[in-house]
Amino acid sequence: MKVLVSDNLGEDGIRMFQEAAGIDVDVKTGLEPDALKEIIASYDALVIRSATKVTKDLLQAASKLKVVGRAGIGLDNVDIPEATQRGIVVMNTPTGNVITTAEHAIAMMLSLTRNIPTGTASLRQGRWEKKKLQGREIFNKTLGVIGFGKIGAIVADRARGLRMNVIIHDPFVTPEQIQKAGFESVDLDGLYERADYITVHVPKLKNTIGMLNKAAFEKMKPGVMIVNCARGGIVDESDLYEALESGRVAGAALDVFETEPPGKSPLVEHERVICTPHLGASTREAQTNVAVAVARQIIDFLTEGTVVNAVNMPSVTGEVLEKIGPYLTLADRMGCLQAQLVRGPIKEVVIEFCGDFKGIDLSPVSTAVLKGILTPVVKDDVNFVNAHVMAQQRGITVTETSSAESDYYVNQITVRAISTEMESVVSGTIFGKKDPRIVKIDKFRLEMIPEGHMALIQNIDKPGSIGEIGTTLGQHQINIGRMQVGQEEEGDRNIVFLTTDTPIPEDVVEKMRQLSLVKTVTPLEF
Ligand SMILES: NC(=O)c1ccc[n+]([C@@H]2O[C@H](COP(=O)([O-])OP(=O)(O)OC[C@H]3O[C@@H](n4cnc5c(N)ncnc54)[C@H](O)[C@@H]3O)[C@@H](O)[C@H]2O)c1
Ligand SMILES: O=C(O)[C@H](O)COP(=O)(O)O
Repeated sequence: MKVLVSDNLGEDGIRMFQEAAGIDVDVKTGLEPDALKEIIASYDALVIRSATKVTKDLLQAASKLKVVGRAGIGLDNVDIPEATQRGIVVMNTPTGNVITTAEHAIAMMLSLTRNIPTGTASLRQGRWEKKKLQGREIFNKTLGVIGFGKIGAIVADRARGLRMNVIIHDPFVTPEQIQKAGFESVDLDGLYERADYITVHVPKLKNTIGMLNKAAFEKMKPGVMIVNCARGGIVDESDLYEALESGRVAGAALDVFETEPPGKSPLVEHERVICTPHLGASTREAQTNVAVAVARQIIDFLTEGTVVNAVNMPSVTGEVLEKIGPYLTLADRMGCLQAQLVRGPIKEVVIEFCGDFKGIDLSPVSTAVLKGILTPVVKDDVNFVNAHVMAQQRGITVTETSSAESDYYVNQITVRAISTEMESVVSGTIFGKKDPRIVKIDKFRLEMIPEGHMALIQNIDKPGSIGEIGTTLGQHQINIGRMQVGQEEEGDRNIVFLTTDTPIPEDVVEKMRQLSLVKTVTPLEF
């Protein structure tokens, strides 16, 4: 078995590969995409961090590749659907660097508030600027933490130790859980209004890109300081620059950038900005943790077939996987749909298996539902191994039922998701041998293919209603690839599912919401 390490990996991990029986390891870092493509066909495993781009093009050339292992968390650089399509397992190491990253956020906040990098640069230039570089204490100041996951929770805890008042915003963690951890749960506007320092610890998702933008800065306390050690783009860089210039934001500490490396940018050059080159996870300890974890996972996979921390496969044999594969995809998509339909934190999930599931192990299918529900919230952190634990940590109770009867199809899976605000019911089945279909949403029957960029529209069932939707999209050059109409079992409403070639921009969604026969529009991504 041949392993290629294409990004910098801690020595302990490399040594584990070298010492593993039956495994040959090559370390070739910094390769250009074409050079990597030329050699990839001879490798069974690829070990990466964030530099190597595992694109469709690369995967097409990787004829022997069985596994991609990420020493760290983020998988933005891996085409996961393409890897899944090719049966390549994608693994990460979700916990090895969280303490280190949280410590970096605290270090950045302290360095910023006490002008440490500016002081160093000024001294090096022979200046002694005590007055200009006067800082601010953090004692008794309010820290707003956005995202109370693994890293956000550690940051909150460390800041409490520094005697800060910590307030938390995370709409997917119940206020009770935040209170149980000893913190105050607040809404986003409340956090903006009160925080002297704001640190973001959310994944980069459709709805977190540009989360800290012009509108958000305007709601913040004048003189607030911003820390981003999560992902570039969560803080809008040009809006941040303007907010620094206007004085609304007093300083910013950035470890991550919209484009990495960011090159010469006015933001990086700004005198009240301090920066590090994505060093959040770069400590000896964290790099040892993730290198050892990824090496162990890959060696076990190559030698014993054990799958740990895979984001795209459960831990089952190839034979079982062949049978349950279509149901895993269906369950994952149903969970993902529920996560996008339900308002408020989900507290309860009920999974009902109805009809004939002979020969199918249903427990990975339930796991796939939970993974689907959590993916839009925590992205690469959830996998087939930790989905149940993560759901439990978030206070989500999971119940499974099964019955031999199914009302419409040979077999059908129904997922009920109950939040603090609503209940949503989605049913699905497999058409033919492997095609997932959503066949019911609440009271609407339909046959919808859950893939790509979609929009769910509720409208009044009258002539012209579908026409006005098509016209609005056409006016904005958005092509409808597929359209499905579902009818309410009783009542005068339709639901329409559109699959579009490109995502529908927010302003077009808003225009559709204003149409006379349209009730609601929910953009969906699969
Ligand atoms: N700088 C680095 O080197 C580095 C290292 C590791 C992780 N990271 C990044 O740090 C971030 C956090 O990582 P983690 O391991 O704590 O992730 P996590 O999945 O454990 O936690 C993320 C939290 O964000 C919450 N969330 C999702 N959407 C939200 C929203 N709209 N508003 C508020 N909260 C929301 C989720 O509920 C979850 O609790 C990720 O972006 C990760 O990629 C950066
Ligand atoms: O996602 C991660 O684990 C961090 O962002 C670290 O990325 P790196 O391994 O490229 O430093």
